[in-house]
Amino acid sequence: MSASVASCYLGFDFSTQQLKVVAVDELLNVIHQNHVHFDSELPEFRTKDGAHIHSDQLTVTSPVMMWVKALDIILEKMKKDGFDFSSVKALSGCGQQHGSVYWKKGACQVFESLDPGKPLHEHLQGVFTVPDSPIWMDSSTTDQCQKLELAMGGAQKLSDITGSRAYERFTGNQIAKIYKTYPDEYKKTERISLVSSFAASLFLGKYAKIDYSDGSGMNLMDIFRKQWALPCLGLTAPELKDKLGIPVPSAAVQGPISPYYVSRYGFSSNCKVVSFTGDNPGSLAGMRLQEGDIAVSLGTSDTVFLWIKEPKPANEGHIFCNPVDCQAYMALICFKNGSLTRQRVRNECAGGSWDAFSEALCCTPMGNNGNIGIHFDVMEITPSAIGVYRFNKENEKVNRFSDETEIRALVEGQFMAKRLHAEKLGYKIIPGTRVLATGGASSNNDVLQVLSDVFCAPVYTIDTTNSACLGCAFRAKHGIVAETGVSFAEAVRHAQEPKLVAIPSPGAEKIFEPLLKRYAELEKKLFENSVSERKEETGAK
Ligand SMILES: Nc1ncnc2c1ncn2[C@@H]1O[C@H](COP(=O)(O)OP(=O)(O)O)[C@@H](O)[C@H]1O
Ligand SMILES: O=C(CO)[C@@H](O)[C@H](O)COP(=O)(O)O
Repeated sequence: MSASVASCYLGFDFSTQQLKVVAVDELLNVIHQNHVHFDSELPEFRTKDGAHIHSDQLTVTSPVMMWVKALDIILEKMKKDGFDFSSVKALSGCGQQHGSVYWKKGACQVFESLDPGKPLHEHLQGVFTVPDSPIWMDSSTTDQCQKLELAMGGAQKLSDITGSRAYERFTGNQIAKIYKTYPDEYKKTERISLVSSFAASLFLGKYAKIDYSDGSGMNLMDIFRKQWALPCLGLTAPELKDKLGIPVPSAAVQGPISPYYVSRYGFSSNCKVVSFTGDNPGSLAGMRLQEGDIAVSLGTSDTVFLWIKEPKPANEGHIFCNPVDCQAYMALICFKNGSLTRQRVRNECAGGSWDAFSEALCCTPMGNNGNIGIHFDVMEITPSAIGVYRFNKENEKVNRFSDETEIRALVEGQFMAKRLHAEKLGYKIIPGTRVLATGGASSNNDVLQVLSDVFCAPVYTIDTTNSACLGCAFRAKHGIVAETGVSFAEAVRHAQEPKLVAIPSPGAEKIFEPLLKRYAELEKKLFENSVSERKEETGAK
């Protein structure tokens, strides 16, 4: 239920497994939360964890109508809970990054005649040229990536402009594949949105513009000039500039809410829609990340991100425009084998119970007696390798561990990878370092204790695991004053400070220093083997 307030702000998150919403009052206290879980509440779309994995095991999509229907459902749930839509001054939101939505020519006109008596999904049948949107879990565009890097003069050259070398899930490479596979549908497309700008469009009743921060995850934008990199557009697909629209600041007000929501739900016609952004940029805002902090998000994907002032794009990781400060940037590393791998091991080794999973972490020693696990159930992003590998303290490969050892090996391995790759990006853990944890698995304090031990640093969380939603509610509040020069930090100064939840156990540093070195060597070998196996498969030299 929600308390009645004079004014409030909404933040939505169209993430991989669910749609979530948070409302905050003027003092940034959370007054309402809700969610729609795709697999269980929209079973007609037959998704598993919010997505469809295709038979090639590389193509991964989500039905775009599932997201539209989820919006109908969440707003109905809020109405049922007595949420007062008339008090919403502004709303914003975010979406899983990199996913793309393809609108048919004329789709925009449908928005002009929405009947408030009908749910949105009834109006939007048939307005998408590609009903199954490629999402971030897709890794089927290696060809497109290789072509883009080659034509741009190499991976580093592409990274110097767009902030990242070519990545399979990045939207430009996905668009290039859509153009090649479905040329007719591409031709019939008048607008291509990211999941974030698609969601904003639903509220605006017109095409929303892509914001700088989420636009950085496309391999198409010059992150320094904050405009499309025309050579990249040209190499991707024809007439792309028109289909993408102009990118805008993440704090920009994109317009008032569509009259449809005013009539159907009682929103004020003055309610502003602030640019939607990516879910990781949304989390950066929600945790009010400061320079020197490191954020670890444990959602469907695991990500690590940092606030940076002087970006140095490299061959690993990504540089995105910062969502709350146009002068700054954020660095991000993404790991595909996050919560879904933890869930798989929980089901196999802990009878499907998080409590039993936690129990295993508590009854095994830090450092796991030298046993190390590397769990890449699906082709990992960082590094690009696949398979499950177990090593004893002599670095010998073993086939299996006991259930408890397996659980600790998984969690320690995942966190050692995060520390290792963050340090490769130049991050240093120094006295005063705060690790800010968020995402579904950050509700598990035993998991966070391992995080603290591996990083040898204190771990903090905020009250909600939905930092992306919260951050977007904060961004909504900031958005309406941003043009007058008010900084994000100033606009959210009343927000609660993160709370300390774990400190490193005595002796953690001594145990993890040598283990981290071993993990780095083992992972490097796996990566090298994976590269040579792929070369053999493709017959490349
Ligand atoms: N107690 C727990 N311990 C560990 N992981 C958990 C726990 N509760 C939920 N999770 C994980 O959280 C994940 C969902 O996280 P969330 O951040 O909501 O994902 P997304 O935003 O990508 O949809 C689930 O897949 C689940 O594995
Ligand atoms: O690909 C990335 C970031 O580059 C992912 O982090 C997606 O943005 C999905 O986010 P979650 O649903 O796992 O939060």
